[in-house]
Amino acid sequence: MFKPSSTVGSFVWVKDPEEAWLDGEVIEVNRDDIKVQCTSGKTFVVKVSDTHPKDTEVPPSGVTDMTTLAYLHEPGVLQNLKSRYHIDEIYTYTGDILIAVNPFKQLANLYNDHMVAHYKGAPFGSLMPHPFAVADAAYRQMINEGVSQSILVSGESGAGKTETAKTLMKYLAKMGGRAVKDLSSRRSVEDQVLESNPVLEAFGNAKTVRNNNSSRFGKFVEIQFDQRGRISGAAIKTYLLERSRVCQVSDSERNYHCFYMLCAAPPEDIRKLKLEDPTTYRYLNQSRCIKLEGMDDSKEYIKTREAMGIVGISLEEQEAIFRVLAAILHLGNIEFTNGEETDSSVPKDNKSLKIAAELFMCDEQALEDSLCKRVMVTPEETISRCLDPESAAFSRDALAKFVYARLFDWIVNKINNSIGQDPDSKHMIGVLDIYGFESFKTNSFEQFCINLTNEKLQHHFNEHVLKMEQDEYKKEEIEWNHIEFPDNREVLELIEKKPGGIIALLDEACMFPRSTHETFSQKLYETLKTNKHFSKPKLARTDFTVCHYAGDVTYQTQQFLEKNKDYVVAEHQALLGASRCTFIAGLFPSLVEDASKQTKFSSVASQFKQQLALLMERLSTTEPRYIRCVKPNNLLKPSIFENQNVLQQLRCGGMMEAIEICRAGYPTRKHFDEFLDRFSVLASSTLDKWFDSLSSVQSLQETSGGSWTQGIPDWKVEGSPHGWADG
Ligand SMILES: Nc1ncnc2c1ncn2[C@@H]1O[C@H](COP(=O)(O)OP(=O)(O)OP(=O)(O)O)[C@@H](O)[C@H]1O
Repeated sequence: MFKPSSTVGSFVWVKDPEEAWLDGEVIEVNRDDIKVQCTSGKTFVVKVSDTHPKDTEVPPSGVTDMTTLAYLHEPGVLQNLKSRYHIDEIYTYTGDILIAVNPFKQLANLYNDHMVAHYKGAPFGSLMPHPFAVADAAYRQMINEGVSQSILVSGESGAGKTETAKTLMKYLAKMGGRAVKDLSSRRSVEDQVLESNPVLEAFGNAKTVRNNNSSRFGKFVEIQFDQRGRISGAAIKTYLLERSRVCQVSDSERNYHCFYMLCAAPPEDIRKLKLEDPTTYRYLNQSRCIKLEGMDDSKEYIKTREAMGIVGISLEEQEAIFRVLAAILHLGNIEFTNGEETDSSVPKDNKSLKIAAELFMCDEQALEDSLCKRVMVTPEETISRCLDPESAAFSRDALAKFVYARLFDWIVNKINNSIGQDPDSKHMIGVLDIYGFESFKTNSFEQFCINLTNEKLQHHFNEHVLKMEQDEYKKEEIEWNHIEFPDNREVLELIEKKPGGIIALLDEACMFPRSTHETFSQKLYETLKTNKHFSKPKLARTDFTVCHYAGDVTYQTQQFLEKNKDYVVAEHQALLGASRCTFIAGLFPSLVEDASKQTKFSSVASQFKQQLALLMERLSTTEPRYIRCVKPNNLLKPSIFENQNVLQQLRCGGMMEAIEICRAGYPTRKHFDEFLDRFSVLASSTLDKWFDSLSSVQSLQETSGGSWTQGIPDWKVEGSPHGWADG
């Protein structure tokens, strides 16, 4: 077929190692090789097959829906997003999918009440792309067709998921809120839904190198509606809180915001909780970052307390929560030294121990014992075993993480209980704000779980996009052949299969007392050596690589076993379960398991897998909508758009797959008028007598015998004049 990219004077995109793609003009053709003079000044000699044609008709400000681009390919998509980003048009559609590029600056009037009113009831696609439009479409479809909805917001850390999710919730709260608030009653459900955000952010967000306000957990908020479309309840489900951050903070990052807020609390609270400067606490001072630019911790403390009140956390409960946080900080300052017996330990000084015990409202000696000793129950006797200082420190950190995780779960439960579920609600809109695909220099258990989530969501996404395409063809009565689409089922099997998948092998290893990460890795290599999505990196002894849909990720297994064991140390449980503070004791209801068991193994990965299965099941009962957030640069600054970086995210977000699916079908969609504008020249003499555009197009197709496809790369007529497919 004739390709314009192989003629002198045509415009093309060529690959560039720095900029990803550069545009230019073909200045020489030599069989398959062409010489391209790029706009940037560079000259390339490349194979025709390595280029993409450039659509010279795209306006400089880009198009609002990328499926209207004449060429739906990587450089076209990238260029379109970039030109829009530079004029502060941060939202773009690809069909029903909204792509949101983080502006890293406040854009005036983009989310105000006027905009809410503007988008209310407007047909999807009739206004500029916006999360309000997505929320509105979901709300309308729920009301009109009685179908529950979900909006899945994804993207890498700092891409803007949480901000987008909040924008969606704000819109839904406006749509489903009551016109006049009943001021005499407790706070409205919609207020509580919105105010749950700052509370969860205080306890579940932290500054990381990628984002100053990074959510360290995944979240699915189900907003329930009554028959009249009013919000009648909500349920928040959280996923995989990063517990290790409580005790371990990398340099330039911070612990959870709530700890710094607490240290900036009013003096009477500080005195009561015996707090000092945040730099005195080991859990905070391991990183040199204490202050966060643009965040006033003392103001945030007050705001968080207010928000806690709105979501139904009583003053006494708030006091208890902050007391637990203070206790964790003091606990972290307990250091250990060798005790009198060999391999035993004692606290170096008793000050922190004493305050921690006081705040936990438990016995000081019992706290010390729970950190420095372990009780072994055998059929014959009960033996108390001492821990060396290193193990005692490990035990201290385990206690801190355990308490924090329970506290976080308590807060989520409390919010759920006080907002309340509506048992009569027939429909809901779920907003999913969950961590995107991660691939770092070193990847541990957390990345493994996060990437499993993304594989699952990707599977869901592919199936949905495919279905959407096919529905569109049905609606338009277009003949179509089976579309081959990317399928990641095999990778999911590699991870989840029972027995023999990575999680099953990990659980097996965790149950053998003598397993190490080395034996676990060996087992993986032996069992999975023939799996084409699994490999052992050449020089590594214990790493493994999974070929994910978004690229290969090599995982370091060193801490996999430890992190997968979700055991509760019986001594910690007993200690806090006996606290004189009913709030604390309530966080640790007594274990029902066999008391003779020291610890009960439960696998984090398997629990997470189950949670994900439930989430997917829930999503499958809804009509999904997707928002892909993109982080344009790693400096977290406005006006910088890094091509390679953005492309990588589009790949990870499955956008390239979505585009591939579109390309496999009929990627180029033109209205009859647009089509005639472009091609009527091919048969102008025969067209005059036709009046309507459909007939004109049909005539054009018949008289030209498809010759109009020349001049358009890879296009062909597929039965009906409505669609054209990429060959
Ligand atoms: N629409 C927006 N307008 C202005 N600033 C934004 C917008 N979206 C995101 N930002 C900025 O980017 C920061 C990071 O966004 P956000 O916290 O939503 O990212 P995230 O994808 O949820 O990250 P993580 O996965 O780490 O939680 C925000 O704190 C805010 O400064």
